[in-house]
Amino acid sequence: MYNFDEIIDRRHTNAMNTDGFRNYIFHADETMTFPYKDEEFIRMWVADMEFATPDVVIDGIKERLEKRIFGYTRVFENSYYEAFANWCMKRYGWTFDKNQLVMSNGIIPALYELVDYICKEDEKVLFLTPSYAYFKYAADFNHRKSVCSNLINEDGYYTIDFEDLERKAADDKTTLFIFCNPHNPTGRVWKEDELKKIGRIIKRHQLWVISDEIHCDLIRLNQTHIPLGKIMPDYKKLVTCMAPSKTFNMAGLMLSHIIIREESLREIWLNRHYNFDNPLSIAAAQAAYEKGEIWLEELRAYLDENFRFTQEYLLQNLPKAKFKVSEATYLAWVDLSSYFEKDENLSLFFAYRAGVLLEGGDMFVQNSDGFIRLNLACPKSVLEEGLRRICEAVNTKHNEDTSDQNIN
Ligand SMILES: Cc1ncc(COP(=O)(O)O)c(C/N=C2\CONC2=O)c1O
Repeated sequence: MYNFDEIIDRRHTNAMNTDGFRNYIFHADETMTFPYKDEEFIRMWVADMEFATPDVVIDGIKERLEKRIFGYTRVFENSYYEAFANWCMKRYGWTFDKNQLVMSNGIIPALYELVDYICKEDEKVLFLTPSYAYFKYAADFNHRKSVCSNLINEDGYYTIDFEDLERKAADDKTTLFIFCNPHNPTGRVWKEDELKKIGRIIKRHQLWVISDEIHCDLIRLNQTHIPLGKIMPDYKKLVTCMAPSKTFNMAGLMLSHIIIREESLREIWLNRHYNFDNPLSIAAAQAAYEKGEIWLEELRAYLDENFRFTQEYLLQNLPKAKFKVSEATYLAWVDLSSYFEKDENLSLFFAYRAGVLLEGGDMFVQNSDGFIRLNLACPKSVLEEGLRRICEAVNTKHNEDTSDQNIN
């Protein structure tokens, strides 16, 4: 029913994806040049999708446009809460009280605020690594120390080092655990037994926990997401973050759900946060949750095929690469450490040598050397060209390195 093969021109839309890469990836300005024109790059970096936002979302926005007044707005209508709460109940068998729901323009700004509200100045923020860098930035911005617990890489499948995590959680100065569920960039969907172990550690050490579940709708067809709130139904010091932004490719509409159980923290949020929202974003999100399921299921099937294709392509063309299909997200986490030195700037290599924009291991805090992260949420034809260029560039380099070794 939906055409995910369609290539949509995103130029001149002020998109980070097309216009923000020099600054975000390379900390450079527009003067940075490459042997490719901007429009010649295959863009596999920032986590938004090359697919049209669902028609039902666009129709929801159009319907609100026809009301023609866009004054100060926040979520008052019960129908909005019911749309999102019903979505959570239907898909995850979990929901929450309406009064626990607050809105944020994004999960990143929510993390920045919550670290400040939760952690005292000499307290620390704990998270699993490799990690989405903004977990560290949220601590840095608030001058709180970060404590990292490295995941264990068992031949491409990542597991939690519970002994290490418990040891770090036991530090009285570590008061907040930012938990990525599902996990970016490894793509893990944490299973019930893992979540129960996490829950016991959190409870034993009375940690505050922010469960960032932004990727929870984008899981492989054979996977099931379990909200941490379902594992810890009575734990008050839990904040759950979810959003339609990743699921329905509407991150630019800047609307996220922050579910705060603890009343005192919620009060701080409501007193200090700017509690107004964009009326078009509210309409878009409500339409997505009420009518977006068919689109989402077709998207998930398309993404599963892109992952299958990627695994097959890498096996055939880059035999020393290690890659396991992500259980969640549309992000492929590929181990190229057999081809590169530990300190190689992989983003720079692939931008110059392949015309592919991607995020390299050094962008995920630690425990990520030699890895690249590929955004597979694009038409298959684009994915195939990106993989072709990546494999050609790596194999050419490998041959150059081998011939250099033979000469020396
Ligand atoms: C775990 C996680 N939390 C929060 C966010 C951002 O939430 P927002 O502020 O947009 O509501 C992202 C987006 N991840 C991105 C965005 O680009 N590259 C990534 O890895 C994410 O992966």
